[in-house]
Amino acid sequence: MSILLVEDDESIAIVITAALEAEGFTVAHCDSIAERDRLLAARAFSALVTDVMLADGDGIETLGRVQALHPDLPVIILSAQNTLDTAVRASDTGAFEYFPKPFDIDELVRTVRQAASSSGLASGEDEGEVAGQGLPLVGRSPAMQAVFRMITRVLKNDLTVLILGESGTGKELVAEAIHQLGHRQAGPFVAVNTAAIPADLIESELFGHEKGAFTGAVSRHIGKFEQAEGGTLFLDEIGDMPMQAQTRLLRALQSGSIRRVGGREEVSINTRIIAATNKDLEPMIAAGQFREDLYYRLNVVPIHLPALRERAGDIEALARHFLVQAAGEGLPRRQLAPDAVEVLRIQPWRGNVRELRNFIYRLALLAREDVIDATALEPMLAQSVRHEDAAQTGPSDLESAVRHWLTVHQPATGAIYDSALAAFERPLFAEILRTTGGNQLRAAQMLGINRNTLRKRLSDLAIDPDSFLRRP
Ligand SMILES: Nc1ncnc2c1ncn2[C@@H]1O[C@H](COP(=O)(O)OP(=O)(O)OP(=O)(O)O)[C@@H](O)[C@H]1O
Repeated sequence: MSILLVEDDESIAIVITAALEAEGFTVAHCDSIAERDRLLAARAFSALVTDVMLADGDGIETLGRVQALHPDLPVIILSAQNTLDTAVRASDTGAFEYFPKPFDIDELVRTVRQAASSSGLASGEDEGEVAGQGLPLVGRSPAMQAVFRMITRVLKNDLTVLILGESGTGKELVAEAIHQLGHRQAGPFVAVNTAAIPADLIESELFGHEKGAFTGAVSRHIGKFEQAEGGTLFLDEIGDMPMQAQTRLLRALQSGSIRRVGGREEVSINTRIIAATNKDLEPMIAAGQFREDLYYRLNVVPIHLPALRERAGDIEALARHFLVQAAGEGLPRRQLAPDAVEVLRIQPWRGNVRELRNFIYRLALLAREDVIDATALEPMLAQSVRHEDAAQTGPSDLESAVRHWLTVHQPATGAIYDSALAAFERPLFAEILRTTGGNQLRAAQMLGINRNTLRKRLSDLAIDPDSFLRRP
């Protein structure tokens, strides 16, 4: 079988040619679009493998005429411009497969084999407009490339997607991208944070209610399912959904219809469902907190968003993106010096992209120079990031608590340190003991201190661990 390879990077072309020839393919190689068209006109190929950025044009943009002349020719696109936009443009052409560079050569060879033996399989899709231009999903790391590839696979269907990842990794943004680039883009995108709604209201929020369904239901209410008619319903923090609502959600997904709370009528639904969670659902299933059957319903296409620390290669692009975004929102226009980028890259970013974004905005606001270098950045990191484990609490809460405590208690000079630590220890120990249900061994382990030390401190501070015992 004969493959046409269009690639202007000589070394990549050599590697691919060698790998394909080793598998028994014949390879014709050229490095321009003009030469590609000439070769395609001259003879038949089983598959086309093409780069995007070529000296005389764009390998994707010009695919239309190739496909018009050779509708059955499978096309495999290689690209170094690893943006979601390129992935979407590639998938819009109906290309057999899209490989962001760097790629796994064995995987490419496998794909070429599949493509060549199934010529015609992937052709015939619309040529597609250039979608997704300007969609702000930044990231070129291999991990994000895998995410982009999954996104392109669900744009033209309604498969249920479950987005998994820590808080702040961009789950909602991915859901929006799927909606905006997908075939339901003309419909509404309705997002519901199931963790933020009180348990007794969640069913009415999702499914709506009829007038008089319960005290306070003074008029009919249309729920999120019906609001998302024709579009996408994004169920965020699905792991926090109460059991009863899970049962109702499962029923809706199975039957394709809902019933408003207090209503009799079945209303059929036409909504794509995308769910997300930062929880690990499997242990929750084992513990009986999440319905296994619902999990399988939702987890048709899982998309895993890696934590930012697992894709440090994306930090620079994200930071620059947020600086531009901040400037667009009226903040001073700043730039990052290379040494500042290095400092950002090695931070733990436990709050993921959200934490990075918040930090960059603060930086844009507070920096004294337009070009921010490591020396200017480090004190700001020390001030904010280090204490921002719980981004919600924020560093200033703790600082103002300390200030308040000092003002109110006025500890004796020479004893400030000890009294302040004791004051902090008391609520800390109480909180941990509450978590462990009064179990001192667990508490000592969690705190990372010796059990006897804990016992002594509890006694010094007159804290009774038994008062935290969990009673049945
Ligand atoms: N790849 C990305 N490119 C650009 N911005 C991003 C990216 N990922 C996340 N962000 C931004 O980071 C912030 C947090 O993202 P998002 O709200 O989507 O996270 P999440 O995973 O849904 O968080 P949570 O679990 O807390 O709901 C948003 O401002 C979002 O725009």
